[in-house]
Amino acid sequence: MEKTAAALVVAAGRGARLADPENTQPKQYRHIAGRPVLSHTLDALARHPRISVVLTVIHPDDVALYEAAVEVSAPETSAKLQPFAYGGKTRQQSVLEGLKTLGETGCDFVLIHDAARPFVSPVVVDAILSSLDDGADGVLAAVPIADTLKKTVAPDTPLETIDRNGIWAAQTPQAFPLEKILTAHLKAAEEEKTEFTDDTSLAEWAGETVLLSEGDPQNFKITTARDLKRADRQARQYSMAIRTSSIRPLSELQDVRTGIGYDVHAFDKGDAVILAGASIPHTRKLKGHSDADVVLHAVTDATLGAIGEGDIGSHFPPSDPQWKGASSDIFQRDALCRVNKLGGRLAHVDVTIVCEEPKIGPYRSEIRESLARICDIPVSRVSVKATTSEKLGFTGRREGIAALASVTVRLPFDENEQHQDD
Ligand SMILES: Nc1ccn([C@@H]2O[C@H](COP(=O)(O)OP(=O)(O)OP(=O)(O)O)[C@@H](O)[C@H]2O)c(=O)n1
Ligand SMILES: C[C@](O)(CO)[C@H](O)COP(=O)(O)O
Repeated sequence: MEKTAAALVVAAGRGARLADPENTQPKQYRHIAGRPVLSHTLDALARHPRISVVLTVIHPDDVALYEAAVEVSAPETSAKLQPFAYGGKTRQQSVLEGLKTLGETGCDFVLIHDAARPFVSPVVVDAILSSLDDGADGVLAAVPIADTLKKTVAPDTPLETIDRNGIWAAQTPQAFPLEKILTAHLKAAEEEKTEFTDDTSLAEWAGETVLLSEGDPQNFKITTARDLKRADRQARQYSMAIRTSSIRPLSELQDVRTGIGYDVHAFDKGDAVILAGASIPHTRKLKGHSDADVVLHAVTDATLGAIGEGDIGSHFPPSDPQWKGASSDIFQRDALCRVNKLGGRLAHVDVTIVCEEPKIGPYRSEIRESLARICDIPVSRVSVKATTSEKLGFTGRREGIAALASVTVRLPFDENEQHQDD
């Protein structure tokens, strides 16, 4: 019989190395591609078919942040998620708390994973599980070191070059038979061995043989502010693949809904306007609290309208300083997550841009492709049209740009839904 596997996600750290005076949230709750790092990590693990249980260990101060992250995770993640456990002062203590809780689930294997590594792939998990299936006591995802290694005791003392042959950088997941690693952790706690920064070093100390498994350079840990920026870029590129692997085919989604959206922004001094994430050169820019992307704002309102979840202002109030200068694809990706959470998909977007200037024709393809990328749908399901208002009104007077959007969403048919005429 196939052995069962649980994922233990450690998320109780404070992220001191990512000190950001403007945002003091721990790194696992900072947003990448419009949602918390932790929600990406949980989805990445939960979508693996062999992982049937996911437990997160959190800091007592982070309950609200944790709940918000779970809220925007995929529906299948919630189905596998256990009630959270509280972590400890060190990573080692947090893992032990999680293992104790998981001990009660009776799972055969546990994959211990950093919340701060949101890009763990199914390929990495497959390889680890196959090694455990073959009887390994412990398996470590790791990548070879690409750079020449140097050692020095202080910056002004002579350098020593270290032979990098056989040297690997440890990642997570680090996976074990659950009972074995729980016993090893309890033994370390009992003997007050508290210095382990990862679980395979603890397992080695306990006398277990740990095997290497090919990790993935993309599965990096967010440690510094620079890592967070890199993760944001990477998550935006990944979002299509991640969603596609966990969503239902459009043909199965029979409940078709439509939403409309409308937005206006005035011109200001500048040299480009942002339309659906594309920067269009112009003699002026659009004025707004965020990047004033009038097209994305209309599309986001239409998406929210289709699922009856308010409007852009109710989720991202202009009074909130964190959205100042924000790139508006964040808003649309958040609306898409809400559609995904209902088990649905966005099926079509139609936009009309109303302005005398800039001329949209030369940039129509660029705007359409950018909108398709942000909405995670093929370009053939996106339409971008433009018109003038015949020199009438504020658009006619070249005071700004208006955009109208219509979005079609397909949802699973809910047979239990009550209709008034039923
Ligand atoms: N007491 C702790 C410390 C760390 N972690 C988790 O362990 C993972 C890897 O640790 P690290 O990158 O060192 O995270 P932090 O301790 O948060 O970061 P820093 O060392 O910069 O404070 C993170 O997902 C972190 O949340 C934890 O659950 N409990
Ligand atoms: C577990 C880990 O992510 C493996 O690389 C790492 O050891 C966490 O601790 P660190 O202090 O950030 O190295």
